[in-house]
Amino acid sequence: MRLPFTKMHGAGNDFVVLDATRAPLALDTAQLQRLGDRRFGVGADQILVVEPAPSPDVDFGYRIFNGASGAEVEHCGNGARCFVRYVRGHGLTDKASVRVRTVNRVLELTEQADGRVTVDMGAPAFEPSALPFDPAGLTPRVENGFPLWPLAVDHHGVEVAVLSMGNPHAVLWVDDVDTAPVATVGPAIENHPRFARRVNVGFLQVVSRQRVRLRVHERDAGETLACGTGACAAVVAGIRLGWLDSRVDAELRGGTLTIEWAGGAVRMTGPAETVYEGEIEL
Ligand SMILES: N[C@H](CCC[C@H](N)C(=O)O)C(=O)O
Repeated sequence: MRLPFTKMHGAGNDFVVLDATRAPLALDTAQLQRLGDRRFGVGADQILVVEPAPSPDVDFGYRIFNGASGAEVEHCGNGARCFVRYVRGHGLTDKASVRVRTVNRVLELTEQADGRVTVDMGAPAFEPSALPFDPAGLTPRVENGFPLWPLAVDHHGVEVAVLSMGNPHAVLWVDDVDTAPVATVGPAIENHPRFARRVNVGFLQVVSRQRVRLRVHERDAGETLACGTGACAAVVAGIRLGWLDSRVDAELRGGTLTIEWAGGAVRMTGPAETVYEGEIEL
């Protein structure tokens, strides 16, 4: 099958975007992995699928698959910004603001006059069962009323905040992201048995109350140049701990995202770029 696609990125987190609004796309895991493969296919951290509205309260369905595994996941923040750029650029809507339904939440995506995109990412969930995370037998250290959980990782202990943005996140703090053990501690926490559906792992450096630096080892993808839900999770954790104000610029390797949270839904603003249009024989 010849499959048209659009290659896009949000702050260096890259995507293959597919249009399933005119005809359903039934791609199997091997085909999704081929799209994600950087040598045998197109190459992307995630595959994003634009679907017709599954309910009258939204404009589109939004499905996300990790490129390496082909596994469907619950949310992709950088992808959401590219989603609205895609549907407006491909004539699927003329709205500047669209509502989309993922497997477990509704998002609102708004293209700003300066070309950046703001996403209402929905509210974070803090109960361990939302990830899921198994805290059995652990005693958290509570800071500012927010639990930090001790985990044994590679023969040393780390403390993580855990929260869901629809997808699961663990956040730990480092003095300098450039020297953070992302390549070793990242996979160790991603695959820790207390996370039954594994987890995305954020390494957060607090620069000031309005600025952080962040690296993310993503579930199923390894370290990406940016992670939108990871930036939201890390900033929300920092705000809950009393270390950050309600509007924070998060500097990731591929670009900067602005995260706002005062309780309720998280708002994320950042770039969305189209790289090229293509076709692949699957
Ligand atoms: N790897 C993530 C999905 C992509 C999230 C990230 N690319 C974003 O921008 O939020 C997971 O398995 O939950």
